[in-house]
Amino acid sequence: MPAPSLADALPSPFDGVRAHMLEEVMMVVAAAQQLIATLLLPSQYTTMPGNQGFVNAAMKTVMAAHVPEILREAGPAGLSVEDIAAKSNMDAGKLARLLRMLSTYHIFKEVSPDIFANNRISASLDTEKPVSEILRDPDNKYTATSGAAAFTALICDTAKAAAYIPDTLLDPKTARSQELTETAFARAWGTDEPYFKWLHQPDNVARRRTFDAAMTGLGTLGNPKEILDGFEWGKLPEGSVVVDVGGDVGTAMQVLYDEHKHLKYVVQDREPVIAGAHTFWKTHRPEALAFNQVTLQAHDFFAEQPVKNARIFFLRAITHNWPTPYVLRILAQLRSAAAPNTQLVLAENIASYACRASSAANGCGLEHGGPGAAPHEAPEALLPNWGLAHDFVYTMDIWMLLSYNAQERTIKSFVELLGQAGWKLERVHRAPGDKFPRLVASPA
Ligand SMILES: C[S@@+](CC[C@H](N)C(=O)[O-])C[C@H]1O[C@@H](n2cnc3c(N)ncnc32)[C@H](O)[C@@H]1O
Repeated sequence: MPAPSLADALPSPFDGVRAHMLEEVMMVVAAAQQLIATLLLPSQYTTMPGNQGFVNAAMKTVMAAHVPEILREAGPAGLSVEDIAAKSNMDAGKLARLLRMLSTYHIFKEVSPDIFANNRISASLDTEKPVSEILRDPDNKYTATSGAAAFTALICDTAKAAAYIPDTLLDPKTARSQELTETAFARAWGTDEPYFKWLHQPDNVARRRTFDAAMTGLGTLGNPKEILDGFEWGKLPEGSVVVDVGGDVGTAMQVLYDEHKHLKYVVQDREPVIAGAHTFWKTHRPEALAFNQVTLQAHDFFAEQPVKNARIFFLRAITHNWPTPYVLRILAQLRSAAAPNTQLVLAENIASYACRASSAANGCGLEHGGPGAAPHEAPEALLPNWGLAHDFVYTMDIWMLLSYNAQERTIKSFVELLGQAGWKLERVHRAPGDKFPRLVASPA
């Protein structure tokens, strides 16, 4: 197979097989980053995180100016920066500098002086919609797309709040806060509302729709079927009830439903989300609602849990959205509603330490989580947590911090958290490349 090219805007055949050689890819990426850190002057290397702020700002600007879409319509020969700037109402000289810096980071390609084209990476920022359609309805630019570009747009937007992390963490008034309103995000935008309330303000319509599309994009980054592994769903008795708490429209339950028809499913979320869930199931699996195999239920997970006969409470990407005192309230409601045989399955990112698991001093021991708790480490000489090849969990962690005072957790903090809410962690399942490893707990 030819090596994937950074010059073409077309997908590479490599994209199709990449998932089957994930470990080799991760090894090369981690090693490449380690070589950069080794070979640059330390003082050069430390300027790189600062530079990434500039890259981020450039990317946000060109995406807001629809440059990836303009360049798709221009084709592989590219377009002069004057023509791109005319279409996006920008200064050509300034736009050229943004595009040249991004091309230096392999995002876009300068085909000849001041002529730019998409490459494989900038093409991933493309919504694939006609520019005319985007200009007609800019609030819905990312609606009904794969969500991949929306996810990057959301990250770029979030970077503004990231700039306020030092002010927030060094101010004694907010340094130790576990409140949803005392965050870098609130400081950046001058709001005293929690993130999601702010997001639903009328002047944030475009941002909210980008967020919704980005969540779809997030789902496509990993393997949505990974939840089938790590728990023996097939061995649960006929008619066992699985409750997806904060399940959004129920995409996780759809995967389980397709595979395990002997179970009954309840998808719970906030009222407006459940309204959308009805449309989702009626469109994709109408028979599931008709035969009462799937129930959709508006429920606030801070209130008393109405399902008292659950065999499984399933939560995916929920605990990472909330500061610890709030997560304890959610888990305690589930514990109060649990029967002796109820199990809790959390599908969450797990933050590995940046040291070897054998280093007891860093608390990375099997004793904290049982089988599966040990992370799949990179071989010696590389950082055990795979460095840049696995930075997603750490960048998400800081994202959760700045938006909600929330966090991604280590196994050790999951054990403590679950213990405080009356649950005992029994086992952990994480396979290489898993997006949301599964943690299985029982009433303590
Ligand atoms: C990150 S999403 C995860 C969605 C889903 N579990 C998944 O993995 O696709 C968080 C979900 O929590 C829901 N949520 C937020 N606050 C809630 C509350 N108080 N009660 C119930 N659900 C809530 C949101 O509506 C959203 O669907």
